[in-house]
Amino acid sequence: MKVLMPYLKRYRKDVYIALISIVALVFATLWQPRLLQVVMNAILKGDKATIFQQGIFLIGLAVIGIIAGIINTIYSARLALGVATDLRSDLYNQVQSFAYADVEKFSASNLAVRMTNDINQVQQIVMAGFQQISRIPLLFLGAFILAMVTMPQQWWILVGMMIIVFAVTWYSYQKMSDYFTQTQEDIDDVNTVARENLMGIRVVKSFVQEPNEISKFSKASDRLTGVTAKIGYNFAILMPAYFLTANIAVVLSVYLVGQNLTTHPTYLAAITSFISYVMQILFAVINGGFLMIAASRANISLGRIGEVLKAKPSMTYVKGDRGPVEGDVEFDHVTFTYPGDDAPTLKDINFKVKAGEMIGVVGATGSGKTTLAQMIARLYDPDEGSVKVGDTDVRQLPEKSLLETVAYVLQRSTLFSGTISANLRQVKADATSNQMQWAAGIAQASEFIERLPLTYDAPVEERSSNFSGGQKQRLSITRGVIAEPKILILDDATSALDAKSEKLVQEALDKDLTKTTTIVIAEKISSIMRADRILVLDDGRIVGNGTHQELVANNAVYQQIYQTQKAKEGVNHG
Ligand SMILES: Nc1ncnc2c1ncn2[C@@H]1O[C@H](COP(=O)(O)OP(=O)(O)OP(=O)(O)O)[C@@H](O)[C@H]1O
Repeated sequence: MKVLMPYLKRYRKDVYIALISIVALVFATLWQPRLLQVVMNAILKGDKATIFQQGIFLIGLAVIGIIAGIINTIYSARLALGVATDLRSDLYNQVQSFAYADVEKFSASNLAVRMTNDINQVQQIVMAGFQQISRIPLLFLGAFILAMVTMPQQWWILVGMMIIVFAVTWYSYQKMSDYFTQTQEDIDDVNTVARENLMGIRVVKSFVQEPNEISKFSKASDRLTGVTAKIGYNFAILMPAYFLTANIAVVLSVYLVGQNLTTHPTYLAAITSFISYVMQILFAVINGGFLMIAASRANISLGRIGEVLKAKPSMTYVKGDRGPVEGDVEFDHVTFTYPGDDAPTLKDINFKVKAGEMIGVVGATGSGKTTLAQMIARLYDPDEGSVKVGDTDVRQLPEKSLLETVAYVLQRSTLFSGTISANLRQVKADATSNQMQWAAGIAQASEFIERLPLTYDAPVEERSSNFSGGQKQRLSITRGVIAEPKILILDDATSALDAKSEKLVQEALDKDLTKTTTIVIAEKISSIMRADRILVLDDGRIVGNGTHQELVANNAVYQQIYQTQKAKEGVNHG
């Protein structure tokens, strides 16, 4: 609720109108049986003047009720929509301010559920809330008091009915509240499974994993169905229990009134009115129940939204814009452990790179190469030591300066749906077509782009599904180099290129980006052999730092990787 308040305050006028209209609606609803009672008594007495006059009032009251209902629905809907829109955009902005580690902590699919499903729950409760929340207690209390006034001698029937209704409600909701929390968790699971499956659909198909995936999805979906069905069963018992109680109350009061009707003929009109109030009380209780369910679900959703809104980004940047800094890189006793891991992934890493150098990074899988590269782009901060770029600790660099200095190209970089040029302009807003051609030339992408009917304006589909793996990598490298970064990190970024194209990319980088520091992470030693220096990583430590010749001559880890690869090549070629 605390999360919601500031948002409701922004729509004060809508809140007031919705509340006033609901009071008018409740008044009209409550007063109708009362007037009906007067009209019935007049009919029994044959008092035509009263029948006519009160009949007009009755119609007037119904019209007031209808108009108030319409106004309330319009303003509640406006309010709900406004609050949901504001919450969604605040949530989105907050997620944008998150560090990479924060997104990983929540998980992308979980954040997506919070931005869609959870916001929808809140929108529904705000809408229902302003239609019902004030209506339910008013209607309940009003109907109770008026029923008492109408037939005071039957107070004990009303009180008895209330006690049973509350006892049944309390018992069921106690049981159900756990199910609501469970439902939300199960929705998350279903989303995660569906998302993973659809994102990896190629792998699923190629490894004929459909049956496995279907069974995974069915399990998650069955859990959701199971818990939703349990809520349904509770309701299935709850509703008849309410109606049974109300009907017993009605039958009992009709029976008692029937005994005295000859002596008290006005009881006939009074009992009609009394029954209407009993039904209104029941209506309030049932709607109150539904609202409680929606409210407890929305409360869980609000909690989840609040958690994201309150989360402090784990990384902040200094303000300002220094422009790009020089391309020197220095790791000074850097140690880093991933959040939640026990052992460090990088251990006391020390090295220096001069601007313009080409550095290769090799090591067994899992040795920490990507982690090391991510520290330069400041996706994570070290636990100990410092990472310096252009002689400045990256933690002291404004975000924009760092982005202008470092371009990080991954093995599977994301291209955004739109066009090729739009993707390139995300990095360099004013990129001309000459500059695009120049960058594509380096990445060996010009040839296939220029064969596309729309060349640089060719569409990029969602998840760049209209390009092959090699084409995607070439486009990612094009995007990486277009702004002529001071530091270019290629993290296995040429793995889908054939040896000839890879060589051409490297030669073009040497020729056109002479001032750029290039850090190449590669599985194959052949990709980094010609580097000025090669760093050898082993289990998070640097165990070698030298040229290919030096390392081949005196570094055991490097020799082993080199020999294994040479043997494989021999087998492949042989
Ligand atoms: N986000 C993460 N959270 C926790 N541990 C991680 C995370 N990313 C990587 N690791 C762990 O850190 C270690 C180093 O991973 P990293 O990706 O840096 O290795 P790598 O040398 O680049 O491997 P590869 O050559 O297979 O890409 C691995 O043991 C990995 O399990």
